[in-house]
Amino acid sequence: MASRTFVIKVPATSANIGPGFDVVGLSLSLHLTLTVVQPAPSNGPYVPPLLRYTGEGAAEVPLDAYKNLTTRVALYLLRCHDIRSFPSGLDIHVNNEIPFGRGLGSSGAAVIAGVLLGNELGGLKLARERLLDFALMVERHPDNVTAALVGGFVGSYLRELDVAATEAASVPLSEVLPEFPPDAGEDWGLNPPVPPLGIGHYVRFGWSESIKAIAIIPRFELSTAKAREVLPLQYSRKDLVFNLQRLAVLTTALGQSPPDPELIYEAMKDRVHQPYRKVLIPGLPEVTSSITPSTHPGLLGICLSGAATHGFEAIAEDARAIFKKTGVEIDWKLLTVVGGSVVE
Ligand SMILES: Nc1ncnc2c1ncn2[C@@H]1O[C@H](COP(=O)(O)OP(=O)(O)O)[C@@H](O)[C@H]1O
Ligand SMILES: N[C@@H](CCOP(=O)(O)O)C(=O)O
Repeated sequence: MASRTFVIKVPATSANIGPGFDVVGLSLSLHLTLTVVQPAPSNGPYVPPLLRYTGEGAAEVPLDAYKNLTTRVALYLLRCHDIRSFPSGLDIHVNNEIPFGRGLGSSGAAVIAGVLLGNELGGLKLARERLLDFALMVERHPDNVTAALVGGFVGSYLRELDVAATEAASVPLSEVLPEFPPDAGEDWGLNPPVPPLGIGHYVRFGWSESIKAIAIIPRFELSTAKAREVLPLQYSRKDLVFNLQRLAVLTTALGQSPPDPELIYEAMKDRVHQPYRKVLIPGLPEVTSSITPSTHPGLLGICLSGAATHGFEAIAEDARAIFKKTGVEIDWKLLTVVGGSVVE
């Protein structure tokens, strides 16, 4: 096999879109891009992968391929297919536009980049559905990884697995992606848990081309793990029905042209995660309640992320002013909905 270069491009995502907690996701126009040079096989000594990184997170991301999330996921895929290590002399340059820990799916993108990398390096030719199974063994809610993989406005569910498959899919993450000690040698992390077939299933909804996303990005990181810790384990029937009613309307309403601001604004309300997360994001309740389609023409809806057809700057700057009163500085970006991951 001759030396080859390939590029993996994975979009950012916004998950939930208000009421669709752990269900819906949207792929957005910021990308994690890997440029990979895989040299022709040679009989020389084994050369470990060289990982270089630019862009968001460059100062904090591990550059050891056995510690970096993307390459660890790739190695997980390879080892599930009896390939023990990365090919010799691999050169991976990562350029990342997705800020870490700001609800734009940086970890989901890193995981999808990892499954696509493993698939390419191993020549595995796995179908997209199977790649999703591997991603779901790592990132266990389907909303952001599915949108990052397939692109667009996507709804997904995790299939109810039989007992054995449930056990196989629930092994601790430390067994799926072991922390490789520096002197682990070749035997560490072999025989990893292979994902059951068909864990996640999805459908793509329509998305009206006139709708853009205003991503309001606080200048502090909030890990998904922390944002999940504050959520209750049980909900009242009233709150559950509140979200189901809105989600059912929202999935179609965002595909209609022209979009109906009154319908969408109400359909983006949520009682499952945002009310509990407001303690972690000061200013959120005021932003979601005081910026409305009547105060800000063009606005369609606002959630932890927001959507509009026009009037973007006024919406974002007013959100900035409200957050500032609570001591939170923000940046904002106008993003479009883009296609899913590509390997070229
Ligand atoms: N491109 C990347 N390469 C390696 N690790 C990454 C990458 N992107 C994200 N991560 C890891 O994921 C963490 C953020 O994940 P998370 O808390 O789920 O936030 P987000 O909402 O951005 O996905 C980062 O702190 C980092 O450890
Ligand atoms: N549904 C999840 C989505 C987390 O997405 P991320 O982009 O923050 O990783 C949740 O709300 O916890």
